[in-house]
Formats: sequence, C-alpha cells, structure tokens
Amino acid sequence: MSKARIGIVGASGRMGRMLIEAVLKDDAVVLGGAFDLPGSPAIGSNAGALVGLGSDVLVSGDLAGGMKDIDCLIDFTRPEGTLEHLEICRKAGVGIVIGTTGIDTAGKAAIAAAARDVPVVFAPNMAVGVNLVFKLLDTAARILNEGYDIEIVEAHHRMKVDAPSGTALRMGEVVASALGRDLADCAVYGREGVTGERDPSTIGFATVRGGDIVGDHTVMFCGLGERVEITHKASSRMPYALGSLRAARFIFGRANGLFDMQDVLGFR
Ligand SMILES: NC(=O)C1=CN([C@@H]2O[C@H](COP(=O)(O)OP(=O)(O)OC[C@H]3O[C@@H](n4cnc5c(N)ncnc54)[C@H](OP(=O)(O)O)[C@@H]3O)[C@@H](O)[C@H]2O)C=CC1
Ligand SMILES: O=C(O)C1=N[C@H](C(=O)O)C[C@H](O)C1
Repeated sequence: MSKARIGIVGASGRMGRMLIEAVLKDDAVVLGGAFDLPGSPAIGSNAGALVGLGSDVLVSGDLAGGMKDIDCLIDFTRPEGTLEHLEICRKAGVGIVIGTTGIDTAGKAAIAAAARDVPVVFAPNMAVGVNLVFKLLDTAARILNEGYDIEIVEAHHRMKVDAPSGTALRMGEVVASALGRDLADCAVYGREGVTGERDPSTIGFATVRGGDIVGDHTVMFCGLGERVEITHKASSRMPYALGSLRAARFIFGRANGLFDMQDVLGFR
C-alpha cells in the first residue's frame, strides 16, 4: 500500500511545527505539503527547517494548488481558516483531520455536510490519554449520578484564544450525556459576586490561562465527605500530533464520513 501524503496547514504554528516533526519522523507517511497564510513570514522556507529536520517541502501560501500533492490535510488553525480549508478539501476530494477548537454550531454543521463528500476526523483532543479520560468520565458520571457536584477546571498557556477549551467542553458533554442532561441547559461558565448556593443540576467550568501550560484538565465529582478527581496533564504537544497521524491514516482510503478520535482509537 502506498504511503499517505500528509499536508499540514498552519505549518508555523505551535501544532503545525509539532505535526511537521511527527510526519518527518514517521516512515509510514510522507510530508506532501506545508501551508500557511499568504503573507506569513514562513512562506518559502523549508518545512523541515522549521523543526530542525531535513525536508524537500517548502511552506506555501497556495493550499488549493497543493491539493494534488496530498491525500489528507491536518488542520490546527482558527475556526474561520478551518472552514475555508474544509471547502478546499471538499472540492479536491481530499480528507481532513481537524483539531481546531472554538468552532461554532454553524461551523460544526458545515463540517458534517462536507463529511458527506470527503472523510473527516474532527476532535477537540487527539491525545490517546484524553480520549481514555472521556471513557472514564462516562463511567464515573453514571456511578456518581446523585449527590455529587461536577466541576471542570482547565489550564492552558497564555496564547490560547478560546475558552473553555474544546476538551473541557467535550468533557462536559460526556458527563451531561451520561446523566441524561443537555450541557447547553446546565453549564455554568465561571462565577462572580453573590451567586447564591450551587444548583446541583449544573456543571461548572473554570478556566486558567498562564505561561506555557500545555494543557491540564480536571473533572471533579464533589460529594459530602469525599471527592473524586479525574485529571489529564499534557507536558508536550507530541501526543496531539501522534493522534492526528493516527487519524490521518484512519481516513486514508476512505471515501467519506464524519469521525472523531473515539472512532480512530476503536473506543466506541
Ligand atoms: N485537537 C487537539 O488535539 C488540539 C487542538 N488544538 C487547537 O488547534 C488550534 C491551533 O492551536 P496552536 O497551534 O496552539 O495555535 P497557533 O496560533 O500556534 O497556530 C495557528 C496557526 O494557524 C494559522 N492561522 C491563524 N489564523 C488562520 C486563518 N484564518 N487561516 C489560516 N491559518 C490561520 C497561524 O498563522 P499566523 O501565525 O500567521 O497567524 C498559525 O500558523 C487551536 O484551536 C487549538 O485549540 C491545539 C492542540 C491540540
Ligand atoms: O490550544 C491548545 O493548546 C489546546 N487546545 C485544545 C482544546 O481547546 O481543548 C486541546 C489541548 O488542550 C491544547
């Protein structure tokens, strides 16, 4: 079987560089293209050089023109960029792995529609450990389904632009669904002032931003006399990149469909 040719968009970003490194170190795939916004200082530079490795791929601002060289695009950028890249992939018949967070309801509908034409993996966290935590949370919420207040705390680096993190929101969705609730109806995003006593039906979120924290998530199930905390801490972005490569290989050769990392990892 031929090797999947991977394109990376947002090549000079934190995840873009990590993905280039992961692809160049993986013998099972090849780097077919690296793309950034036209006007980015990275345009024209050697993609491998961005991460101290050798490569014959130059960073390009022409994603549509580069489609012929790739089988799958990996996108960790911003919602507006991702939706443009999605359309370019759809027109070219190329699959896409989307890690971008902060995508709104209309954007999610556009992703689902595009997945009727091309294969898409869309997940707020590609790390295997976090996807295991989603399963643990489902179990914990079903068992601790009465008398436990649920609070989700996440911490990320000072450069992060969306809050709560996509992962924290998915954790909330998993817990709410296990309890038969709709997160939209029960989420409380931060508290201030005279809030009154806690409503037991709510799921609370708290966000920390600072320094170079890669990504910490804790879900607390707080009862009277005991507390269960389920925590994941990332100390490197490499697990996100390696998960993305698994996702790219998962959709390689598929015609279409919308998947997430639970599908890729066989956790369903
Ligand atoms: N699903 C997962 O496992 C993970 C998801 N993420 C998510 O990935 C996204 C990117 O994170 P990170 O790498 O830290 O961010 P960075 O800001 O470091 O990188 C973003 C990249 O996208 C480019 N970009 C910005 N806006 C656009 C646009 N409108 N169109 C095209 N390209 C654009 C940037 O270019 P320029 O610098 O020129 O602006 C940059 O190259 C975030 O949404 C984050 O939450 C992050 C880690 C893991
Ligand atoms: O922006 C980040 O860095 C991360 N974003 C993702 C999110 O919003 O959940 C995943 C990870 O936590 C890192």
